[in-house]
Amino acid sequence: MVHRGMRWTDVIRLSGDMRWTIGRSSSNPIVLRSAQSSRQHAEIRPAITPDGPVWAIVDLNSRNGVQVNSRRIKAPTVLKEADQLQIAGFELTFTRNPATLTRPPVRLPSVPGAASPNGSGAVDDGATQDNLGGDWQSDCSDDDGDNGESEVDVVSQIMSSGLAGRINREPNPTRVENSSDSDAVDPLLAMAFALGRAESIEECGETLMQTLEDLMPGSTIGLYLFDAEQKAALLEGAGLAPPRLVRQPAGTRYRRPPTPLIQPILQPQSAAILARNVLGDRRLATENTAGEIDVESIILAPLRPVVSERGDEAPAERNALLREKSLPVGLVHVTTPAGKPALTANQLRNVVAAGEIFCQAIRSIHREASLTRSLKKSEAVISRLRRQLAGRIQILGNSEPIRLVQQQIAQVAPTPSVVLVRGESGVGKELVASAIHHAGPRRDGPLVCLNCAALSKDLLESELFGHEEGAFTGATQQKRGKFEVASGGTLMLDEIGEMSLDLQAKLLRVLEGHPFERVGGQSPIQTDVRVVAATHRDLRAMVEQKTFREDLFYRLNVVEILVPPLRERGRDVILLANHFLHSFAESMARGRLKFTSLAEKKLQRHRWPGNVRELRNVIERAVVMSPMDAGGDGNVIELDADDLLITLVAGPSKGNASKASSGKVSEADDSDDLELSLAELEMRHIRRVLESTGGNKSRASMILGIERSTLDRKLKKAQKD
Ligand SMILES: Nc1ncnc2c1ncn2[C@@H]1O[C@H](COP(=O)(O)OP(=O)(O)OP(=O)(O)O)[C@@H](O)[C@H]1O
Repeated sequence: MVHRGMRWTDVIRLSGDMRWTIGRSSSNPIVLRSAQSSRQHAEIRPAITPDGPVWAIVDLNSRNGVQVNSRRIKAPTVLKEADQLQIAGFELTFTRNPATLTRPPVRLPSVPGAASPNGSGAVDDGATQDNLGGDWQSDCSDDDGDNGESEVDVVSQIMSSGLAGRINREPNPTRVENSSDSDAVDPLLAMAFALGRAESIEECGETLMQTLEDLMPGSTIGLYLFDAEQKAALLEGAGLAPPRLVRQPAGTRYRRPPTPLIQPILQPQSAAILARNVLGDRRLATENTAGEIDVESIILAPLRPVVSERGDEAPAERNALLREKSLPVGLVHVTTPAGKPALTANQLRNVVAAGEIFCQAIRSIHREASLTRSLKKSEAVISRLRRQLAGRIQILGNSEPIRLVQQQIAQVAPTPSVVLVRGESGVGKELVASAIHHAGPRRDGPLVCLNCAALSKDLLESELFGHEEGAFTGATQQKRGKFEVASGGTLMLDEIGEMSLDLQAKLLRVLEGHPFERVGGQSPIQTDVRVVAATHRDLRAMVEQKTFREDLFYRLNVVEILVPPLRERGRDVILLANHFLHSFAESMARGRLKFTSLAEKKLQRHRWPGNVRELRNVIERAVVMSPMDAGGDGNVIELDADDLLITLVAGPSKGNASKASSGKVSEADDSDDLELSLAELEMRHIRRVLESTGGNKSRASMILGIERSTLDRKLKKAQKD
């Protein structure tokens, strides 16, 4: 094996009585393209010793000498298994063992005082060489001479790593190549382009085979691709399954490589090999039906994707990468029949390069397939969640006014009309908009909500219509507006009554089907959006006061849905309260909870200025404060009126505006608590919190938001009183 650096190696099979001269001249069977090499530098020749036939190396009076295991030889020297030769800057290894052929070359550390490659300072103490003039030391007698094929095999091997990028840039140091090889880059380029377009592994395989045929006309070619099962079987010593694809020119028949050659090539980091002069060698080729080995040369190349490590992978990820790197995903096997020209080292490099390009292509296809699979899974999950969501988005309630809302939703949802949803704060206007979206034909498109009250005029304009980069200070990049984002779906404009008159004009144009421009932009953008607007304001009154555009009002008010306040929904309060109770109890794992009749009475009597939002908060707080172990024994825990902390009313509402503005506690209606002083009410709450923490005062003081010392003080005071 002739190594050049760690990259690739040419190994030449020695056989017969021939003398294998090594040198710069291309008339040598082993050519070393180096100025350090003499024209005829050295010779490997067969010899007979008392222990049997051997191979020996002779320095042919070269200028720079020959070293065996880093010692310069002065006489013919018998070669032993794994001897390392240094000739003219090249490293050569002598081996009889085909299993070593696929291993990367191992460099010997240089021996102090050994000759340098250019021969200067050559030293030979003559102590370690077996040489033909001295006693025979037949170190090679234990080698595989049992089948009578003890000649050294000469094979080329290439480390398959990133070679594609360097293809045809490295000169071939050991052989004068066939001139037709110089065109090889064209089939490789053509293959790279074709693989870029390929959509299946089969297509990639056919492309690779076509390229290999072009690169090595007249050869038989087998392509093997291993799935996980085949890989495992192979590593356990099973034979090769039939090749995935085969090319056999007329008059030839493809035969699988022999098992001894397969095992080493399946090992981690194995290199591709080229064996020439194979005729009659059962270790390198499989016999034909007549029992003969009629093969001139072979190439066996593992297919292994080049995995570039980023260096920042987690250890597990790195190990997976290394495993992936070490196991071949397949094999390319090429043979030339006896009597035909042998395969060349350049062809070997081209096979390896083609294999690498092929591996990258199939990896992309695998990745794409796995991405498509996970995309499909995600889409299925999304549509399941959408269906679940649509099922959950139900406007709960059996009261007359809410039934009317449900009916209106069912009527408008399938249409493209603009809808105006009106109602007090927290009645469920956004829920209504969401129900319209999910019950309509746009349900698979986006639902985008924008609160017009939350933003300044300029920001709202840019949120609605987007902006171009540099449109204003801070517009560091282009941004799509909600009208673009919601395309194909629904845009809910909450608190539309708070929009400035300028923007109202711009909005009207879009609602009338005109295109719009992003802020600072010129290009018109057309969008396909259904608009649902919502407000707690009386837009009609605003129109009269000239604070809302009349034309926009009529454009928005195509269909109006008025969501009633909770206080007008009768028993719906209890229905909703129970709905929230069960869903919070479930999400907080609080077991089975129910309201006492007193609690229900309290819920029903309250005016609910904050509407459903307020009700939801009251129930959520009651569930949070309910005992942690509720339901552990399967018993139903009852929530009493005391557990429902209905607190300060913030903001006016029609029904209880007077109470709200006077800042009174909203449960002023709740006669149960009317007799209690604030101190008593506080102590009741403290006791309940303490109960819920199992008497843990530190946790109770945290929940209550007071210092532990304050809690102690209050408890002491209560005891005294
Ligand atoms: N009928 C209902 N069934 C179930 N939940 C409801 C119902 N109505 C309202 N809710 C709940 O009440 C809360 C407030 O609802 P939503 O945000 O839709 O009200 P809104 O009228 O849009 O409020 P705002 O005026 O503040 O925008 C939400 O948590 C919503 O899920």
